[in-house]
Amino acid sequence: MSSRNPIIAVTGSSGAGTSTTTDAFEHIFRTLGITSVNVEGDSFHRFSRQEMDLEKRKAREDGTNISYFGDKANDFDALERLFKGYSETGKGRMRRYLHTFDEAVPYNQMPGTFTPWEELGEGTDILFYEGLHGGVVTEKNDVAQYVDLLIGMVPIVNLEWIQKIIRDTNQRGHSREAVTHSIVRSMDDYINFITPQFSRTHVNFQRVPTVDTSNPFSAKAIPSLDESFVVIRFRESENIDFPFYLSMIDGAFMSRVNTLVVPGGKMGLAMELILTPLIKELMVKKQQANQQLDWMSDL
Ligand SMILES: Nc1ncnc2c1ncn2[C@@H]1O[C@H](COP(=O)(O)OP(=O)(O)O)[C@@H](O)[C@H]1O
Ligand SMILES: O=C(COP(=O)(O)O)[C@H](O)[C@H](O)COP(=O)(O)O
Repeated sequence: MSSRNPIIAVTGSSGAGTSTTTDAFEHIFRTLGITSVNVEGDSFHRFSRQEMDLEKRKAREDGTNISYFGDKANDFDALERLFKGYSETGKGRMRRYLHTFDEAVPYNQMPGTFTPWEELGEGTDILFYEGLHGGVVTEKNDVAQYVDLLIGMVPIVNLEWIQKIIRDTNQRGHSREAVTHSIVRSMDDYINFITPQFSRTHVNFQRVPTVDTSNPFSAKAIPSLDESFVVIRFRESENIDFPFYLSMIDGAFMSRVNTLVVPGGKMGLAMELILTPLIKELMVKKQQANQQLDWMSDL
């Protein structure tokens, strides 16, 4: 963790809504006049889509498994190096994994490929990560240690699978069967790499539908915000102003001493009310750290 070069990470499974959440964070950054550098977790995949198809075929032949959720298909060393380097210097290297034609055409590349690595960070206030592994810890890596604010996007799994199936079929050109197989193939890595992160997060946002999602593999549409509630869990609740949130968010209630529940339609408001003061606090600490450094360099 670094006061001078803070890192915010939004972590969640594939289809959880981490990319969508970026809009909410960018709105807060604009409001606070913060310059962020945005890093997509998929850029730390080890393989292009074509190479990954080959790796999946090899895994099937030798009776093993590989998924986008685990360390076989993701370079956690590179991710930890980025977080460590940015926290120390405010600089690093990033690239993008291009999922769709819309994303790929501006780079004159095909979907499923990586853009070249590029330098990042010069003149930025915050590194903002969204992806699968913002809080990952393994025997070899500890990415979470460098994150100043770790947020979990964790819809209940039936809803998460519906969101992934609808998106991957409509926007990424995958068949419903291929996405379903991807979900099944990912289960071991989901348990070993993805879900442990949500016990480390400062805040989890868990969208829970109020409509039937019993068979996610037959769903034709994603339940809307108004067809859901959002369960918001705070890791440390001592300094959280719950009375303020309850007064500001119509329909909000407490389900536990550290858990606020809001109507799905109030998710955006709740995120802004909750995250803005946390991000402001990071910026105050950043300013204090830089003032202290300036003072010491004048000695
Ligand atoms: N709060 C939400 N309400 C409705 N749909 C959502 C919500 N969050 C995400 N989605 C939809 O779910 C799909 C996956 O979201 P996305 O942000 O791409 O997930 P991720 O980046 O975590 O894989 C997208 O089609 C997106 O529009
Ligand atoms: O599992 C994920 C994580 O990304 P996200 O969190 O955006 O779902 C994607 O499916 C892979 O990046 C491969 O992408 P593709 O299947 O398009 O090759």
